[in-house]
Amino acid sequence: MPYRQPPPFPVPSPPPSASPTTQFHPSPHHGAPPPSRLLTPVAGVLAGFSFLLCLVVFFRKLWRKRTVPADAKPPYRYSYSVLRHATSSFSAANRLGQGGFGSVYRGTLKSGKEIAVKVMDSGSLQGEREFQNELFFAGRIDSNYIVPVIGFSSDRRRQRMILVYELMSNGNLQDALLDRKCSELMDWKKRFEIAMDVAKGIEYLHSLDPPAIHGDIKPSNILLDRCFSAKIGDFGLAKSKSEDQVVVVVVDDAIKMNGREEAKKKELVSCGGGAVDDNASVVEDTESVATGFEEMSVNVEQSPESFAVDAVASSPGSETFDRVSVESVGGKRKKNMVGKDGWPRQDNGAMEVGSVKDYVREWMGMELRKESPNDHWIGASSSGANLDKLEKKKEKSWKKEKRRPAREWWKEEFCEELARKKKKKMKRQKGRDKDFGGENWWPTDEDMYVDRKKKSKRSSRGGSKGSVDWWLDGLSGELWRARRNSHDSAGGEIPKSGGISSTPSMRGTMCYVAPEYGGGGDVSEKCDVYSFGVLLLVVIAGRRPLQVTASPMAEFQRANLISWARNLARAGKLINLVDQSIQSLDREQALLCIMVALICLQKSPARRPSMKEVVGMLSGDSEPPKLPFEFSPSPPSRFPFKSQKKVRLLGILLINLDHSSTSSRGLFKEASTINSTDPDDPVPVQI
Ligand SMILES: Nc1ncnc2c1ncn2[C@@H]1O[C@H](COP(=O)(O)OP(=O)(O)OP(=O)(O)O)[C@@H](O)[C@H]1O
Repeated sequence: MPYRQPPPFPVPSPPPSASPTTQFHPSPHHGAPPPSRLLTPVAGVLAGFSFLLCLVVFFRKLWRKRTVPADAKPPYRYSYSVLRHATSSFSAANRLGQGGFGSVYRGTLKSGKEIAVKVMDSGSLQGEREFQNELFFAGRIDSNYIVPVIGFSSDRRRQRMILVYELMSNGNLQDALLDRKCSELMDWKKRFEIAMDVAKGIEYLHSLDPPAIHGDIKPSNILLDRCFSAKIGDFGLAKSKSEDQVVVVVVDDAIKMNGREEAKKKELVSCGGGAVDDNASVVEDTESVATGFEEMSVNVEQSPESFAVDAVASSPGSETFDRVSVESVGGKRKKNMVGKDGWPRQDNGAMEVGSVKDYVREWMGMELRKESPNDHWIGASSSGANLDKLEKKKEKSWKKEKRRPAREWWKEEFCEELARKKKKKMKRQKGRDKDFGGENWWPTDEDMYVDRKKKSKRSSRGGSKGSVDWWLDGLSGELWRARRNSHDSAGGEIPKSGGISSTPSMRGTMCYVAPEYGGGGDVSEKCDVYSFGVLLLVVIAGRRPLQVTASPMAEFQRANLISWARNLARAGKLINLVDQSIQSLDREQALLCIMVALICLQKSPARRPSMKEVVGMLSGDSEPPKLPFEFSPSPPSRFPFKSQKKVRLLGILLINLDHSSTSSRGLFKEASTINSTDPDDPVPVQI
């Protein structure tokens, strides 16, 4: 039987894909990928993400650089938190001072730069205006004689408006010279340098195109740096000469925060083509968004008033543009807030308006009460009841006086003058003591008149005004008293002794404001010239323009610095005006300064020199000033016959009173020409 070989055992062929390793050494991680396989994609993703991030940062920087104008300069925008941090949360210990519309704090930025931070009062129209004004002028001004505004912060929703200045470590001139009496300022050379610095600063402002008018030149607005060099600050009331429109402009952060839709609802403003550009600036130090430092350059070439409503002209499509919104461009809503002269009107009752005369009288009374609590030099003899009566009577007559129109005022003054002589005689006969009213004593017109008459024997040119006006020379205009007083007190009270010079007002500060400006006249560079004249006298005399020192009635002759200087000029004793505590005095230079001041203080703006001329005279580059004829020591008598003067005055009064078309202002002018003690007034025609 044949052997049949069994068929071969079928060997399963290995699957083509299976490797021997897999086949015989199965992996312990069976079913999961090995770590090396995981790392690769994660690394890839990370690398991609980093690359993208780098790209974003790179393009962001590149884009920023491209949009930054090469000549970008302050003011920069700061975030609120940066400023809060810099000032230790606006702590009282860091408070440098209080202005009419906000407090100023000392601060230090992360970079170590020292700053002064002014936090404007919220909700005040005038505060808003001042804020905007400061920023506008900061964009135009670049001078060593002006306090640099380096930045700002604003948040409209929270009504926050903050200005950042370079810190002037020696504070303001008023404080340093009159209160702290810094020894550095007792040197004549330093005082003269300060006067020159201020003059040059104003000259610079007037040389701009269009000229800038500061409008509030006074010692508290002159700040002193580390070396006591003077710089002009506070442009809240400044104006560009060409301004003819008034709008209220506020930097509006809300637009950015609330997105495009809301932004479109707002009116946008172009600022000289550049707009207020959030991102278009170079930061002085590289604090980034993360540090809270935002950058901004306000490229403002036009005044806020002349900002045309140029909707969407400032690239509204750009995400990063911040804007300036106009709240009222001739709109009805706020029309009534803007005066004819371009200044906003009373703001929520924050301002009081009244005549300078009333205000000064009020202040004088306070001063006198302070100086003479026991009336030791007044010779009071009245009983308490009498005093009350007298006081009430005075109050009544004052209220009446305020209501009276100007023409009635003059008529009554004239009649009073005639009556006074009679009374004087009667008083002498009775041999009565003057009744000044004890604790509530007040110098009546009559008392002042009698006193003046006595003096007029000594000085034949004492003037003929029959009231307290005789020493109110140089103080004129309407006074706007703010709710708060910058240095002296809160609540619109009368300032501390001598503090009358610091009354914030919407038209400058009393004693410093030019007569035509305070009275609602045209604003011009000559207003600054006048204010500089007062400041110059203050710097030389080392005292306030209106100041009563502890001495009797005769001291009133010197109470008004301006009229005292005029009288000294007539008497040929100008040097008496110079502060006794000045060391190393240059007499010639001091006399030159006083003469320059006097010609700046002429009532007629046209007769005042320009600031360029003032700088020329002070520096000795041009001819020294010639005082007006009226200041010569022995001018001819104005009125040969007193009675004729009165006849003429009466004639003019009657003519004017009958002439219905004559305005009270015109009448005032004409009457004052006849009845004036002011050397700047035109010399009346003699009859
Ligand atoms: N850059 C600054 N450096 C140092 N101190 C400053 C600076 N700016 C202002 N001050 C201080 O703060 C005070 C208040 O300043 P602000 O400009 O608000 O008011 P003002 O000019 O004194 O008063 P007003 O509002 O009546 O004009 C100044 O008097 C000054 O002492």
